[in-house]
Amino acid sequence: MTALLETQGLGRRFGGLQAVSDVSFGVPAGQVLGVIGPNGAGKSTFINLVTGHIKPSSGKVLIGGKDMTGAKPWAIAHAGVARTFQIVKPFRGMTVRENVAVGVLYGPSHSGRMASALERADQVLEEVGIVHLGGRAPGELSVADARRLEFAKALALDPKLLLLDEVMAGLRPSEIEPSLELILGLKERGLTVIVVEHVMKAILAVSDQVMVLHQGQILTSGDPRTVLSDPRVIEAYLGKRYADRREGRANA
Ligand SMILES: Nc1ncnc2c1ncn2[C@@H]1O[C@H](COP(=O)(O)OP(=O)(O)OP(=O)(O)O)[C@@H](O)[C@H]1O
Repeated sequence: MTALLETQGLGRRFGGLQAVSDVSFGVPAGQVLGVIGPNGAGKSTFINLVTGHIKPSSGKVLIGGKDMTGAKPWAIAHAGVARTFQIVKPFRGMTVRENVAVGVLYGPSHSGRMASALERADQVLEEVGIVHLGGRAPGELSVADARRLEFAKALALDPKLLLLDEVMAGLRPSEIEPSLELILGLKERGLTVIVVEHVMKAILAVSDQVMVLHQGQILTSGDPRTVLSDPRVIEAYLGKRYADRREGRANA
């Protein structure tokens, strides 16, 4: 099966720092990939490389088998890739509904008519559960609802591949559950999703496979339960002493 997204030897240097190094990975269409790793591991840089927000220093990005290495963000969006940002960035002078409609207008298959864009915006807002807030200003939204708006803006582009950069950060457990259901619903209707997240419960609940980045490189990847119980992964997150103690207990 052709991967919807494939990276080959992808790398990015910032001066003397190798933020992402030699990442070769494929995500089959319709799968959810969880990307985890400690702070500074290179997760956001990986997303930025895939979406064209930064250019790679080495390697390739293929989308649907097509080489999109170094393409501009709008060209990658037109190839069917949408993303959320860690720091939410709504257009402040517009309502929630208008914010999403702008995304619809930028989508590859839209007619360009505002009335139908607003109609589609309402459908997307309904899907993420905040259609009742469509007339509000983005600044009035709670943290959880602002993240839903960010989600909606990405979905408005009608993507094949959706990259979610820590959409659950700072949410309460009761607010996380609807986000998980939303991601699983998107998967059900065939979307391919990459979820960058520190919330392990969320990673376990939605991922078909997990890739662990550490110091810019793939530490390991595979089935979520196996990966999350790998002593190297625990060590990368919590330090060697903790991993050794845990290993000792498991072998006792
Ligand atoms: N534009 C930049 N210029 C210089 N260094 C950068 C830049 N962007 C990221 N870095 C560095 O690259 C490394 C990887 O950062 P990145 O933000 O990709 O990590 P991350 O895994 O997303 O971390 P977090 O979980 O904290 O969001 C870090 O050391 C970071 O300081």
